[in-house]
Amino acid sequence: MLFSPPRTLQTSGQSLADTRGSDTTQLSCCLLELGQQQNPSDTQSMGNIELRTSRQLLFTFSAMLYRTSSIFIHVGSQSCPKRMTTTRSSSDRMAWSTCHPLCKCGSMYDILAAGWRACGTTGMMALELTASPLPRPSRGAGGHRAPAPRPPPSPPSPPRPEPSAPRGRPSLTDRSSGGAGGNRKGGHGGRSASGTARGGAAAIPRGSRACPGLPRPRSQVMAEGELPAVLILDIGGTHGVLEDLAALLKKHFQLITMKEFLANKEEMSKKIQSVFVFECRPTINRELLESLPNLKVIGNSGVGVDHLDLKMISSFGVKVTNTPHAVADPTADIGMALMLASARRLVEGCQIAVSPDTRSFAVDWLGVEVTGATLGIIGMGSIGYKVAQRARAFNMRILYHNRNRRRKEEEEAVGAHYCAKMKDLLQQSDFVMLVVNLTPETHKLIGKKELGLMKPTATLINISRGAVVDQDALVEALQNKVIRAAALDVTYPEPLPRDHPLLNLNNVIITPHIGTATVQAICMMAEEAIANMLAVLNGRPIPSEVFPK
Ligand SMILES: O=CC(=O)O
Repeated sequence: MLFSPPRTLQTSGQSLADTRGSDTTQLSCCLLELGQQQNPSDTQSMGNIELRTSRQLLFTFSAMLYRTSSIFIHVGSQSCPKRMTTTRSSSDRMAWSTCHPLCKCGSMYDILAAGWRACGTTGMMALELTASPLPRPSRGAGGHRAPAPRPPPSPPSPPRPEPSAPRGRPSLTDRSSGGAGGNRKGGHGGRSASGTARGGAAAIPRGSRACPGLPRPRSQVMAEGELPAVLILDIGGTHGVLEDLAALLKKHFQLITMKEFLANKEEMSKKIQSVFVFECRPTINRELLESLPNLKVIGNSGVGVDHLDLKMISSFGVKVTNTPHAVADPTADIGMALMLASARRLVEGCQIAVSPDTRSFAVDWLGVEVTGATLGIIGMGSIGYKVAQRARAFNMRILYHNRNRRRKEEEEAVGAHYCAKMKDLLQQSDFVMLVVNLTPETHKLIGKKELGLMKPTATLINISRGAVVDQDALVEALQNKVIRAAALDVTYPEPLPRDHPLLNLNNVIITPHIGTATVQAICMMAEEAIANMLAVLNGRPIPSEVFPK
């Protein structure tokens, strides 16, 4: 049963590496469309995506889409490229998804790449994605539809903690490696920022929509053939959207900068249907919302939405989306980097090594070891979990505290032990890492009392939001050696006033909120935000919607 006409993504003469990003976006769009076509009124839906070369059929992707925004994908009988996700599926079928909670291996790119490699395909070949609906599904466990004849595993009913992650500070300096697309090796997937992969033929012709076959958002505010309008603060400059990202947005949207909007409010206000929030800008306030009568969606680049008043936005009938998938790996990486740097006093060590005053290296200048130590993770969402995966490779004993306990298999996969009481985690951990969202409940979660529970040899690492820690209490604890050290990617405010006491302590490392400040991450965040905004505008299932509490 094929769609008529089948959606085809054709990339001639490109290696897979050249098609990254475009494939990812297209694949997800195809899946979403299939979901809609197959089962428009239900919460779950599914479809097949075939990956072909001009010579052979490589893969069939079976996908189930859930309103929870999980996309579960089967890839024939291939195993997960990173062997990180085993699901409840039978042994000859592995499944993994692009997102929390089952996603342990990252992105669709991993899946495509795995398929590519598994078929022994190398070099330049034509690649084709064809979308078709699955055979009529039967009801799976829990009411989820399962594709016949062999259904993918039913999704668990997992806790869905959404950890916060630092805002990514964009830096697209490495243009030599493919500009915004960069060269992300393996892992989380290096999605090219644009469908026009550098040097290669575009998977999507310039100026056309990312998803062939996807209807454009229907709206009275758009003339025939017009792209939907998105408001951004600016392009370039100190706070504007990076130019590479703007180019990516332009493939799908007509960009309107704040300046253009203010200069021609009457016309622009009617056109704007979406706002792309990059680095917390533009500020979304009541005044702006009142002046945008056709606004449908605010696509936040990044996972943390504490800068958005969700209730107020929702009262205008506007949806908010975020980008949890793009941020998870780089943020977990920065958590590990801070833990290692603090334990081994890396920053101090560098200073000693390069100081003009250094004559010899002191033998009693010592750090502590991460390997074999106990790590307490507070907030075990997708970022926290990825920290645990990494910590496992350091032979760490892993404790975690979370609103909801993870499934047993998930705990076992990383060797994590649940602490129902945060107190127990604080008392036992050598390193305590904060990976929670900033909410009224987590505001100043770690204060004097909590710091007092920690070991005097322990280190606090914060990769969530500054306000999760009572900073005055932290200063006091560090000055009085209540704890050994702190490593902070986030503070309150950012940056700290230059005379802030935290800046003068030698047992603190502070980085400038760089959890997602990688070439790859900001592109992936933009891609994710675009997919979200298009989904809203097209009236399709939204991959990552954030709801007001
Ligand atoms: O801070 C980063 C994010 O919220 O993604």
